[in-house]
Amino acid sequence: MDGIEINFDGLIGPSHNYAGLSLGNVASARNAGAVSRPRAAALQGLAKMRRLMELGLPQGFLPPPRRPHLPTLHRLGFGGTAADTCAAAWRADPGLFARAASASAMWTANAATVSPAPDTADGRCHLTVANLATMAHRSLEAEDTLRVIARVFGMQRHFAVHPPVPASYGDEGAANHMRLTAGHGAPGIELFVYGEARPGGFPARQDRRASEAVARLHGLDPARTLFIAQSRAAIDAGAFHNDVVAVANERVLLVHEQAFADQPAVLAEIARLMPEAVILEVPAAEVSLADAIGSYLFNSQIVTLPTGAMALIVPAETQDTPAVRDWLARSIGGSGPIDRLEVIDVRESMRNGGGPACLRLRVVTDAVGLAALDPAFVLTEHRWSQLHRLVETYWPEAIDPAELGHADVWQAWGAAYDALDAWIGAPR
Ligand SMILES: NCCC[C@H](NC(=O)CCC(=O)O)C(=O)O
Repeated sequence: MDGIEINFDGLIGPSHNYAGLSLGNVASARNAGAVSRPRAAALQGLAKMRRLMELGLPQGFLPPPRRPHLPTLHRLGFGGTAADTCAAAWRADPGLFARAASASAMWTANAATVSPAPDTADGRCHLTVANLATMAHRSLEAEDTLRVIARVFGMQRHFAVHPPVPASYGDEGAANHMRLTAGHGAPGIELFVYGEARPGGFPARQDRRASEAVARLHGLDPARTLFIAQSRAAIDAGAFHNDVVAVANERVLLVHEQAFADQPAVLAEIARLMPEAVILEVPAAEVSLADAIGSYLFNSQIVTLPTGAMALIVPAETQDTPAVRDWLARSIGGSGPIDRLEVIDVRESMRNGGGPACLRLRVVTDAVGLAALDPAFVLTEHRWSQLHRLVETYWPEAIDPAELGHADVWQAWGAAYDALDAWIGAPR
């Protein structure tokens, strides 16, 4: 199969704010209460999408679901009109309202886990929507995500879409999943990374049983599937997802030395299953876990360019951290497997703990599968410009989380969703 990767970035929603909702996510906690800039945030995300398009890569987007999530507020006993519901929820419990208002669906690496066709028993690309059950604000995403994923990947000859696994087993999607392969279109090995929390430590969000269920649902070959425990040191340092300490593309694995519980055994097993794998292990002596997590070095995108060269798309924060900047200067280009560096600015998302890799869901398909995607969610230059204009027109400039529940704040979001829906066409 002629494998082609397309990234679906989450369009950052108009309700983007800093409510400090994610325990174990140090950036989210540090910026709690700060004033956010939704318009700038969404434009930063669009600029990243544009950069990948300029590099010659296909690019899609997933729209922000409507917030606040009224069905949740209704289930919690707030009723009446939308205005009554929001006013009552905000009055009763601002923290609860903030959970219903979060724009966290922007981080589409947590939308689903994807197994490309060459790895699955029935030869289709399988997607399982993540339940995101561990964090209250993120658990609200699954319903809308399932709907939009089912629409984008509706062609069942090429794609199989699975609903989330039961919420008793936390699943955070592709952020805890990696694939190594000789080339996108060749069979690969799939690596599922799960967490086991330390009593009193930060929560582990990916349950091993959820990962095992996803592998079963996708029809993966057990001999080519690894289940890997995340190291507790990484979780406790703030690596709430594996994609904060490791990233893979084709035959390349970039990983921090302290990512996994039994790292030597994992790396040996990878080398056994895939001798051509190139493992770039970053020693803690060169980049500490704290620097890795502070800069989001590993929350980068590694992409294969049309020329076959690889680029590493890193957040600007990597350039502010001397140990990380120096490691990049030494390691990218030259004789290494990654040929060039692209530094991008997604600072608004970063302040909530979401880097370049968090903002995208990667899907490997082929030319026929690509043509089968719903074109409403695939970007061309023209559609990108239209989306850009829409964001400039409708997204609010700033949000103070202390004013989240004020009617004029969330009513402005409604106008933005309406404009976006009208542009996408048909209800989603
Ligand atoms: N993959 C990156 C996910 C970041 C996300 N942050 C948040 O939800 C922060 C939201 C807030 O605090 O308002 C999370 O922790 O799941």
